[in-house]
Amino acid sequence: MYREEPFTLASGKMSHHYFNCKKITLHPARLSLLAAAIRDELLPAHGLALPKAAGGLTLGADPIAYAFSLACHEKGHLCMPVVVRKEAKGHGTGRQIEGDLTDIDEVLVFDDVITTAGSTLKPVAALREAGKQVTTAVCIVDREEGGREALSAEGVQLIALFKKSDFSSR
Ligand SMILES: O=P(O)(O)OC[C@H]1O[C@H](OP(=O)(O)OP(=O)(O)O)[C@H](O)[C@@H]1O
Ligand SMILES: O=C(O)c1cc(=O)[nH]c(=O)[nH]1
Repeated sequence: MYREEPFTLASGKMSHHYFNCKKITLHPARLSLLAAAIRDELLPAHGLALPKAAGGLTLGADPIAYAFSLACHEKGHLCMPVVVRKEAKGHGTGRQIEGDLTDIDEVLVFDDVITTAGSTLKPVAALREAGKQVTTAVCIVDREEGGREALSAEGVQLIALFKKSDFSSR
């Protein structure tokens, strides 16, 4: 989406372009196709096996994690969905990470869009703090604004379905 009046992004950056991936992740047919593409094409193309757990920062990653978990279930593979809250709950369990990660060493991290990767690095840090390995992040759109490099600096490879330059040279 292009707008003359710039959008304010999660990082505080301003941009005339905005990729609203909720149009994919909050639409059943599109979300289902996305999950199958990650399962059948994206991960195999990078030599990656189906993970035992996958998810990321709420809200962007949540529908992807649920749909991917169900897509794995269809193939008889157990992949636990993981939700990482922006902050730990201030009541109840006080948890920041939701999902049963018993006996799971590694978590695949999702995001819908990556700009600076500041949002993606939050669940990476929380999961590592909880003793889990994170080596790979998968997103729908990489805006090519430093996110890949920021993740790489933390030892996380980024696999993107699309790049901003696939759509526009501006
Ligand atoms: O790479 P970054 O610079 O961190 O920007 C990308 C993040 O921005 C959006 O999240 P937003 O904070 O708008 O939240 P939402 O997904 O919960 O709506 C998007 O879902 C990514 O998580
Ligand atoms: O950086 C962001 O906040 C951002 C950019 C974008 O194109 N789409 C989005 O949902 N968030």
